[in-house]
Amino acid sequence: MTDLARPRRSALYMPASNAKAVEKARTLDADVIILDLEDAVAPEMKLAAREAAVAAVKAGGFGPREIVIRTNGLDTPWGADDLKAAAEAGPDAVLVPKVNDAADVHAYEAALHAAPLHTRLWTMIETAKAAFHLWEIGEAARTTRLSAWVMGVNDLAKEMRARQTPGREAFLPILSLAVAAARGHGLSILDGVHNDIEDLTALESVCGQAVDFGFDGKTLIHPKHLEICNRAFSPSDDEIAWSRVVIAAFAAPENAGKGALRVEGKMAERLHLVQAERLVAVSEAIAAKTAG
Ligand SMILES: CC(C)(COP(=O)(O)OP(=O)(O)OC[C@H]1O[C@@H](n2cnc3c(N)ncnc32)[C@H](O)[C@@H]1OP(=O)(O)O)[C@@H](O)C(=O)NCCC(=O)NCCSC(=O)C[C@H](O)C(=O)O
Ligand SMILES: [Mg+2]
Repeated sequence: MTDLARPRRSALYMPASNAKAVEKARTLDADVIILDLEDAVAPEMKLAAREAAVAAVKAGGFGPREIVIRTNGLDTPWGADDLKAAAEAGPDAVLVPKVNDAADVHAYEAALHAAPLHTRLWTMIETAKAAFHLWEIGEAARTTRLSAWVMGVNDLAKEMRARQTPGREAFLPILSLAVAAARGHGLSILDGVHNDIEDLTALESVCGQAVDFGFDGKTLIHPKHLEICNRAFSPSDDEIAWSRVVIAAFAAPENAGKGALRVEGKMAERLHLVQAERLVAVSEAIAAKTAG
């Protein structure tokens, strides 16, 4: 499975200091588990959370779920030691907060020098400055472990002094530009969290919006959000069926060498073939996960 076909429909945060939540995570239907050392952890719990995150990664037992440690920033009293500990633990990825520009990516890359090669660098996109450096932050992926972005809409709202309305109007430009910049550099990109634990109707709506925007998945703060989110980001039966029809049409001998076809009354070009192949690859990866 290529990294870009890997299902990352749901990424559940939890404070690494919450042993019960971390234990529960081993059985939850989340594609990604994010052990947080940053905003979900009070200053007096930072060291205990770091130790717990390292112990959890080393103990394993998360099955097919990707396991990610979110560290504190290098500009905090905990950041450097968090990154050192995370590098030694060797999770699937280390997620770093409040990256502003490419120089920040390179600083985090340097701090992860001792990490095993499989440990990727993921960065939060959640500062006003980052909004104006998206392309160069993405470009840093060419020479670093950077492979994914995670939107931090709470921090963006705080910095912009914007309201988090149901339609997320204040954030639409940055959400859209971040997806475009991520795709321009071959990065995965996950949407921000939905803060209202109980309003599942609103969750369904923002998940649909994120799918429309092209996000790979969404970060979450509560297990109650997993089912809706996984469903929203899974290709539907209709989409899978249509993709298979497009793939079959281009594979037919009579269509060899053709760039555009009429398929069931619609135009299909080779770019649609690429989309169809990716959608089928993702759906097969999800099916394999469900079966395993
Ligand atoms: C938000 C919470 C503090 C709510 O906690 P609580 O009210 O105690 O939850 P429940 O009683 O409903 O919990 C029911 C059971 O589910 C387990 N649980 C709850 N949340 C999680 C979780 N995130 N992962 C795993 N398991 C979880 C409870 O343990 C209960 O289990 P049981 O007793 O066996 O029934 C809490 O949900 C929470 O801490 N959520 C995560 C908060 C977090 O990590 N925040 C940081 C990331 S968000 C962010 O910073 C985004 C970004 O940076 C930005 O800027 O936007
Ligand atoms: Mg944040």
